[in-house]
Amino acid sequence: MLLVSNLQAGYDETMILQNVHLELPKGKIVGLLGRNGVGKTTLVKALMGLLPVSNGTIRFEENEWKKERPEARARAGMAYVPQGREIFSDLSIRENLLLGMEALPKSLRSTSIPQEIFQWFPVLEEMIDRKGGDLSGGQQQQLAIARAIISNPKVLLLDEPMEGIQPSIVQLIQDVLVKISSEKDMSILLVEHNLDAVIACADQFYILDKGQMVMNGNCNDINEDDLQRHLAV
Ligand SMILES: Nc1ncnc2c1ncn2[C@@H]1O[C@H](COP(=O)(O)OP(=O)(O)OP(=O)(O)O)[C@@H](O)[C@H]1O
Repeated sequence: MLLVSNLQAGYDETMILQNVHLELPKGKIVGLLGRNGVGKTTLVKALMGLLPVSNGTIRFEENEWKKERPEARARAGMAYVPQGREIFSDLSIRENLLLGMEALPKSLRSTSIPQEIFQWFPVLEEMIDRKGGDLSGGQQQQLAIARAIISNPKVLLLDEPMEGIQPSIVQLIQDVLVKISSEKDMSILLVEHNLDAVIACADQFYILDKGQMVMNGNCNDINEDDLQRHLAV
C-alpha cells in the first residue's frame, strides 16, 4: 500500500532521516517506535507531503509521490492525525466531523455523519454539540481520529495518539484501530513511544534511531530485551 525506500529528509541544511525504508501493507497496523527526537514526526510529515524529500521514494499504491501537496495526498486516501490532535476548539464535534468529510470528492460527501463513527466512539454522539475545546484530552483524541477516518482513507498516519490519555481510553482507541484496519482494510502507521500499545494492536513494528531504521519485524516475535536496547533513554 505504502512503500518508502532510501528516504532522506530534514529541515533546511539539517538532514534528519537517512536511507529510511518502511513498508505499510494493506489492512495492517505498523508501529513506529523510537526515543524522543529520532525523527518519527519528521518521517510522518514527509509521507504526508508537509516536508520536502531530498532523496529516495515514497510509493502509494501505483503512484510515486514526489511534490504532491498534502491536500492531494488526502484526496488520494491518506489521512493524518498530528501529535497534539489539532482539532478545531471553537467548532462543535459535529462541525469538526463534517469538516473531516471535505477530504472526500464532492459527489461522496454527505450532510450527515455516518453512524459507524458513533459505534466506534459513542461519546462523540453523546456530546455532538459540545465544542472541541471543551472536551477532555481523551475525547479530543477520539474526535481527531474520527475526523480522520470519516473520509474512509486507505492509509491512516497517527502521531502518538495515546500520549497523555487515560488507560481506559487507550484501550478503546487500540480496539477501534484493530477493528477499522480489518473491517475497512485500512493501513495504519502508529507512531508510539509506548511499546505496550504497539504490542497490543500492531502487526509489525519498526524502530527508528538517529534518523535510521535499526530494527523491524513481526509483533508476534518481539524480543523485548532487543527492543529496549533501542528504546531505553
Ligand atoms: N521545524 C524544524 N526545524 C528544524 N529542526 C527540527 C524541526 N522539527 C524537528 N526538528 C528536529 O528534527 C529532529 C527529529 O525531530 P522529530 O520531531 O521528527 O522527532 P520525534 O522522533 O518525532 O520526537 P518525539 O518523540 O519527541 O516527538 C529533532 O532533532 C528536532 O529537533
